[in-house]
Amino acid sequence: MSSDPTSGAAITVEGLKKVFRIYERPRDRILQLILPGKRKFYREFQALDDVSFTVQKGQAVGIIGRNGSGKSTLLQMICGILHPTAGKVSCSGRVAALLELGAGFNPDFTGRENVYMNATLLGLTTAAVDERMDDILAFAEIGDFIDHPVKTYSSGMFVRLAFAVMAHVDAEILIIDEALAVGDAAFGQKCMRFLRRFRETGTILFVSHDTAAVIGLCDRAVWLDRGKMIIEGDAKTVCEAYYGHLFGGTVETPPEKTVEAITPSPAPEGPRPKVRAEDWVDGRREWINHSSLRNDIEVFTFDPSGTDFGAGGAEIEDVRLTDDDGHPYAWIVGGEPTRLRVTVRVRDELRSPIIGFFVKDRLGQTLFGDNTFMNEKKLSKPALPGQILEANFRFPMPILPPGTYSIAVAVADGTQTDHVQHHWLHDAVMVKSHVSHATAGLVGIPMFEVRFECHDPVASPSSSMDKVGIVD
Ligand SMILES: Nc1ncnc2c1ncn2[C@@H]1O[C@H](COP(=O)(O)OP(=O)(O)OP(=O)(O)O)[C@@H](O)[C@H]1O
Repeated sequence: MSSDPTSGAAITVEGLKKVFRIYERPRDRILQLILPGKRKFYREFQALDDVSFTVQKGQAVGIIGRNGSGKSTLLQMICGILHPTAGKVSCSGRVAALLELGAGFNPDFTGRENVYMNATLLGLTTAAVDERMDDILAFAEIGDFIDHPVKTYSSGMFVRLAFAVMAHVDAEILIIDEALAVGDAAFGQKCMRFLRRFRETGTILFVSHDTAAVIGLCDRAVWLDRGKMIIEGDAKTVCEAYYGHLFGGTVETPPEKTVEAITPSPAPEGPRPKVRAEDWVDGRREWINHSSLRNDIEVFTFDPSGTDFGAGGAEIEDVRLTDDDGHPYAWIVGGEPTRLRVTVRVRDELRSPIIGFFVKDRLGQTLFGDNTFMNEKKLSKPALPGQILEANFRFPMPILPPGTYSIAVAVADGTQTDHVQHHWLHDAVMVKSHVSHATAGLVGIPMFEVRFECHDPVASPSSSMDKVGIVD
């Protein structure tokens, strides 16, 4: 009976150790060669110390740790680029790796020649590369540069081409070192979409400093610190422990909360207080916006040429972020009321059109989004060919941690749960947050009020309360 190819270990790392020899002066290296055994002309540095873990087939595992913790050394040994001082590594399956910019590329060859060289090294025949070349070029999106020597490439172009090759060689195991961070946001999202699809069947080992990226992509994670494995386990638990450690706290793994263990709080009695959207402002807005922490968000114009799909019964013609008077924003300050206007041209009759949007971070994680389904359910108006649909969403822009974000927009026909997508446009509008007081978390939300008080335990609360700082 043959064994199931999707079960068993894809990567096994056992007792892995790497000791580098560090020579203070170049001549010490020569002295060591000519006078072996006399004395040591080097000092030893242990970059990896007794690391063991297994990646099962079909798993995505993240490797996290501070700079110099041994992540790259580990990946290089898994890929056979470095030899371990002790221990064993074994991989079962075809491996493609993105470890270092430009690695495996000949700088004097053109991009196209490098595609042939790399893809054939990874096991494709020349005929198979010929067949896939158009897809590789479409993925890389580097245009005519494909026929220029790669020594003229920017680092972003290198990543695009290297990733495109890796995505088309039928690898079973992908090993990726941070390289995604070098590309721009739209390409980073394309890579993440590819990785999410790939992980449905393949195995991924992904090194990153970015715990959000690891939690978003990986099932499990390994935390390395000064060459030692601190813990290995469920990605969220390991990343939270690592994060806690980075900020100096002691780390305890909380018991898992089950839904049954959560007691719902009773619904408040009486009518709810009315809050106008205009009141939803951060109580500290004035001084934050007059400080260097103002959340300045640059807005780029609509780009209809991004990756898209759909049945074609409607086409997204325009997407813009505007103020309340409809003037397009070039910059938004986080927390400000914002309108997102989506214009769609109807090509075939749509019985119940819905227009929606998603705001995503550079890793393609959806931060928030909404759609017109609730309105359309009430109106339930069909749209006829040639008509123009316009959806307007008005919301306070959240406070975005620095980084690049994209807005994906879609038009569909049907209900929220059962519909045909007619046009889905990734990266329709890009925005870039330059500065923010929200640096942790996916988004910051306006704090209507922040109170910080000091109570004296002996005196009565009203007389002893020392208001250290209040924002109303
Ligand atoms: N060839 C080498 N010779 C000597 N020391 C090395 C060598 N390669 C790496 N090191 C050292 O080994 C340690 C681990 O390096 P490694 O690059 O694996 O860390 P890392 O976790 O990938 O770091 P980063 O996140 O900064 O990329 C570092 O202290 C590094 O200086």
